[in-house]
Amino acid sequence: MTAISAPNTNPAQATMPADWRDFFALTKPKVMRLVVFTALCGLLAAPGSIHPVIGFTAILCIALAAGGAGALNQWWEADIDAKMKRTAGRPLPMKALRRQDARDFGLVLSGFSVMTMGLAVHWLAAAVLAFSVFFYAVIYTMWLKPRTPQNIVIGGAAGAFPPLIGWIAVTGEITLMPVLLFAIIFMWTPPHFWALALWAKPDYAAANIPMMPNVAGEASTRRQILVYSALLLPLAGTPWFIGGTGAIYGVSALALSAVFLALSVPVGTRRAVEDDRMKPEKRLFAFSILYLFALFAALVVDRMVLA
Ligand code: HEM
Ligand SMILES: CC(C)=CCC/C(C)=C/CC/C(C)=C/COP(=O)(O)OP(=O)(O)O
Repeated sequence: MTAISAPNTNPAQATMPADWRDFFALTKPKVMRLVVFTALCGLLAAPGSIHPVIGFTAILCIALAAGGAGALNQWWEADIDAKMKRTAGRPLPMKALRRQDARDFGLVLSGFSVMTMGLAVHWLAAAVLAFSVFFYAVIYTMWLKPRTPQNIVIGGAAGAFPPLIGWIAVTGEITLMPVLLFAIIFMWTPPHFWALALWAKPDYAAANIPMMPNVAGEASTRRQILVYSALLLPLAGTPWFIGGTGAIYGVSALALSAVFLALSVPVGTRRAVEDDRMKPEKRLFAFSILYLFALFAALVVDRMVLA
């Protein structure tokens, strides 16, 4: 195993004055919308109540920590991002800001949000928040991503923590229901990402990142997408099966997961063709995002109706 080496930090990198938009882009705002939404749903679906100001603070802390983790990810991966078409326009490859400023921004955001979560909301929520930043920035970004095609299977856990943290902010404890919410996102992540990785294969090859399609090949990745999507269906229904939710969630979860599985079948069973525009893969990726938004929304609606 190779040691984790510090990235090159050349102080003369930034060629233009940075503005707030560059810092904002470091937080990966588009991806983080869904992260924050799942956290909010975890908070709203938890039993018990939380003062609205404390609840708002908890969600703000999760958003800031997730943004901080995104900045640390981009600080570490500036060289890699420069090699991939999809990421070459980010602020660091564009030299819109200095690399060490991205690192400091990420550290300050993460540190501030964890401390605020602990002081204002709950120390268990703060501890899990700190762990999720560490998991994404260190375990996933620095350690697993450059080393193993299982990187996102294990590293995907980082993105599964937010609803658990939202839940803990209300209840102060970890019980089966929030662990199930964690497990659902954990199982969802491989089909979400590998659908994209299938068409972004040349990018990852250029950056020398061992994503599943590049290492195990397309056929194996496609089969694995199908397996995770098939496992997701009963898992997503489990909160209902064990009586943790009502039928609004249960029926929505099963219907959404059936569509997810149906969209995975053409991806899982097809062979790549010449001049392939990867339509089924793009459709599955797009639906994966809608799926998680709708699933977590159903959880909250279900809880509001039952309450
Ligand atoms: C290790 C786990 C994950 C990996 C490797 C991954 C990877 C990606 C990548 C590469 C994109 C393309 C976006 C871009 O170009 O910046 C993307 C998009 C997206 N991801 Fe993920 N993702 C993961 C987990 C998650 C999680 C946990 C969530 C939310 C709960 C999420 C939500 C989204 C959303 C909302 C988009 C669409 C962003 C847009 O509108 O452009 N992802 N993901
Ligand atoms: C509270 C907290 C810390 C939440 C973190 C949420 C989290 C880990 C989300 C993961 C989503 C994400 C941006 C994956 C991108 O993978 P990548 O970095 O490999 O993608 P890239 O190639 O676009 O940089």
